[in-house]
Amino acid sequence: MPIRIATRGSPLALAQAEEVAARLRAAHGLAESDIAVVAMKTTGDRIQDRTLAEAGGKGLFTKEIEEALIDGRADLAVHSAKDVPTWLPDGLVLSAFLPREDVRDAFICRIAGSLAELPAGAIVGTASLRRQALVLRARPDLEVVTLRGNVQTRLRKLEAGTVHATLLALAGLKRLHAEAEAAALFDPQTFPPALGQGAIAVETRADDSRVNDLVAAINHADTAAALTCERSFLDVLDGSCRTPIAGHAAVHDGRLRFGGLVISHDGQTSFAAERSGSAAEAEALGRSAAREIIDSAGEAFLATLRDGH
Ligand SMILES: NCc1[nH]cc(CCC(=O)O)c1CC(=O)O
Repeated sequence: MPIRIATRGSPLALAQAEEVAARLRAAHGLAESDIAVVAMKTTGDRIQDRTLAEAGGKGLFTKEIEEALIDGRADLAVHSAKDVPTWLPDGLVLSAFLPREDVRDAFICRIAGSLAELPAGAIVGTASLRRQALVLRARPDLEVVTLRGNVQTRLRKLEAGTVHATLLALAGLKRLHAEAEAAALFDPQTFPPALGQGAIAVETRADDSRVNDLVAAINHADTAAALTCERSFLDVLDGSCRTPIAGHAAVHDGRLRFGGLVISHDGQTSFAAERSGSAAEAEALGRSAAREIIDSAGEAFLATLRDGH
């Protein structure tokens, strides 16, 4: 029986699963038919009319896929790391991360070359509370509206004139060979990405040593350390996905640098923390940055964000 990879059925998800399959084949000299990609629909794929936060949050893109893994209908799952909640079902682990793609957000627009050049009152569509808040911080004179759907759907809505501009992860555009859609790229210092953005995560059953041994060969250690830091930051801070939250860790020569941010929905109030240390301290660095933000922002302020203000 082939090794079965469970994934969502969107073109981006399929491209990511094929990348994992190709790396596994290359690492272990496997044939095409030794690995099969199994596409499935998730709750997140079915919701087209609301933000994910409104739909009830966590794990909407992963639940059905994880069930397939638990039931033994698949041997590994491939996810966009930013869609994977910090809490995993019992018995499942994130066993590998591929080398990270570019973490930056891209500005997609036919009438302006950058966010700064949009005329006052222009409509920016995005379902991400983080992107909505960061857009309003830079341009409080713009209007932000919820725009959902996979990458292709959103590009279609832009063509149709539903919105004047949208934002997408450059990583996803690149994997779809659509990076030419980007009119501009955001500076990750002033417009930080989502935790996990640009990284592909492989999830497996913790007790499946055969598959875990295979998957270990494709893990990228620096990306794994960065993701450990980012996910621990998110874990400490975010009880729900109603909080606009951003951040990015990167490892160079064994040193990890992390910057994290929590921002109000209107973009007017934000709290940031930075850490650096050895990659081995990744988890502690993320946690301590989150605690600094909790201390400076205060629980009451964070609670108002979760209530949607
Ligand atoms: N929530 C949807 C999602 N999950 C991962 C990506 C892009 C790929 C990535 O960040 O690795 C996207 C689309 C987007 O934000 O543009």
